[in-house]
Amino acid sequence: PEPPAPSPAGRPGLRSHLGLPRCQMFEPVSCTYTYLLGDRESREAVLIDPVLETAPRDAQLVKELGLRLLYAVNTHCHADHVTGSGLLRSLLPGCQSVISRLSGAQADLHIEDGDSIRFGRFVSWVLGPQEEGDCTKQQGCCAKTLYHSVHEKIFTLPGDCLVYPAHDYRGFTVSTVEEERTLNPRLTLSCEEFVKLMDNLNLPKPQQIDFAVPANMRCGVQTPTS
Ligand SMILES: N[C@@H](CCC(=O)N[C@@H](CCS)C(=O)NCC(=O)O)C(=O)O
Ligand SMILES: [Fe+2]
Repeated sequence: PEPPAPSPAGRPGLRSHLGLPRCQMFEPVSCTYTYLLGDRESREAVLIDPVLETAPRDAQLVKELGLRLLYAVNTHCHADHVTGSGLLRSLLPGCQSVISRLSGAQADLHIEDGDSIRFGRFVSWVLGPQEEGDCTKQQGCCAKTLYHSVHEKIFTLPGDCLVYPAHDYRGFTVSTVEEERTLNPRLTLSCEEFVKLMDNLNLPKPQQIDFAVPANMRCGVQTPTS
């Protein structure tokens, strides 16, 4: 039988996306965006970068849309918020936590460069030579690797491919590969200039880093099975 149609009540943004249920959600303290992607036919879904405080909201949305969450994926071992992936495993049985093996963090599933995550008819995830996703110097990310990874993996995608941020502190919600390739003030630099700039950002320490990183090494709130 056909699974129940998602309830559109109060969610006009989702009603227009029933072909592929997808949703960009926001956590205002860390300015983190969490993304829900789902397959309308199989009802299988993935959640990218859930935050602990908003995990109950995300779980509720998954249920309302009649989706089955297969994976709660962390793009990296975040320093600025505690992940919601551990809590989501409890709230939505069958959901597995996922992170890059190179992060060293615990998870149900570790992924590496070239691995795919499948949900319904869709396949997602591109990883660089090291951990990619949303990554900064504050977590030991190598700027040179980041530069080459973005140029060789992201910038070889079609120009009109949409690019969604992991964070945005100025209110932007989406751009395109072409826009980033031609207008991003850092990514239009040479590799040498980019590395120099990133090595001299001197960002203040993220407020949650001292408890967020140790917690995120364990999926946020609980120890997963593997
Ligand atoms: N005030 C926030 C700052 C968190 C922070 O450092 N964010 C990074 C990205 C984290 S994945 C960032 O802002 N990078 C900016 C850049 O120019 O690269 C806090 O205390 O959490
Ligand atoms: Fe972050």
